[in-house]
Amino acid sequence: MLAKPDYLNELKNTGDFLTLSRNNEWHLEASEFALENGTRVTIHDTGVIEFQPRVTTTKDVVLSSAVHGNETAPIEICDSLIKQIISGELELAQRVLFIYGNPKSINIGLRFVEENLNRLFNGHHTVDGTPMNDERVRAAKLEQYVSDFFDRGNAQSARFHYDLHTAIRGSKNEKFAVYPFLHGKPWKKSQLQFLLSCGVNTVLMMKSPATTFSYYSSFVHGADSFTVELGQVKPFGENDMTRFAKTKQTLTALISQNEVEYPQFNAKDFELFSVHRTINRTQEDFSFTFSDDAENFTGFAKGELLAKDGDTSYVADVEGEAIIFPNAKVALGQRALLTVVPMQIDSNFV
Ligand SMILES: O=C(O)CCC(=O)N[C@@H](CCC(=O)O)C(=O)O
Ligand SMILES: [Zn+2]
Repeated sequence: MLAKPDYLNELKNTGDFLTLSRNNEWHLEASEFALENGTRVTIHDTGVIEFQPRVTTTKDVVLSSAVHGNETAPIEICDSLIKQIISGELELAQRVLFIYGNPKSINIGLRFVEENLNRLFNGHHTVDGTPMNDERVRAAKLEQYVSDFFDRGNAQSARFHYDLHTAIRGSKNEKFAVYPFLHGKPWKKSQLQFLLSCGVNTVLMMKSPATTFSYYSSFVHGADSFTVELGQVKPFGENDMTRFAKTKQTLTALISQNEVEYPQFNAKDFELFSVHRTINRTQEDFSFTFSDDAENFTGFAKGELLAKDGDTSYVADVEGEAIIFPNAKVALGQRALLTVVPMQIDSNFV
């Protein structure tokens, strides 16, 4: 039996788990209670809240936001869903774990505090000879919460994790998802249909393991898992929430219905890209040739210079090689740029 901490009455009345998490940046006493409709609510920690409906469920769904604290639109979507669930307005049919990844970084309005949380998953939080910090400790705990959540689900339940982000730059394709490397397993058309229903018609297929939250859930727990980029970073209050309506509706249907029907798959509805290469920053002297407002998915002609890393020049080596997530200010050793090339649906999709 968990303790009944002081915050519980207010949480039951307001449903405001976001403010509670922001007021307790790195730790919150665990607790639990039941809603009138029988759903069990478990607060595991700051930013980590689980809902278990009374009915038999078939899906275990993790919805994370604020892995980067300044990416506010996904936080607003999750805040609204959590409030609707706690008030009883939205009745769940599936188990859901909501995660605000880095509450302190929300408060300071920055991507991270000391270190990019989304480079610390899949065990990278704990490395011999590297001192722990708050983000490393948080990454280790988040992995454990996700593990425990999936472990406690029905053995037959399908597992999902949508890690919701917004991108630093504008994007030619406003919404897009990163499909983590599946180690040869096929990509799922049903997941593309889910993403399309969210308003996401563009998907990037990764070709190697990563240290991201979505790769962790995919690789370790076999979840259908994605990093989903829903637009461009904006401060709280500046998001046009109408641009996220389809995403919110689709997530609502996912967690409140037994089965969701999506339209029939049609390859023409999608723009798919395969990751061509990852360029890491290894030198202090690192720069791009394109401007700070060049958008994601901008393509370059074969032979054009893309970036300089000390004495190394990176030149587009295929026609139309397009840039994703360029960031010249990342820590040394980290990804400064992904490049992608278009791909077609092939036999590796089921
Ligand atoms: O716009 C940017 O430069 C970064 C947006 C962002 O946070 N993207 C994620 C992608 C994670 C993945 O590759 O699955 C990140 O960089 O962590
Ligand atoms: Zn992000």
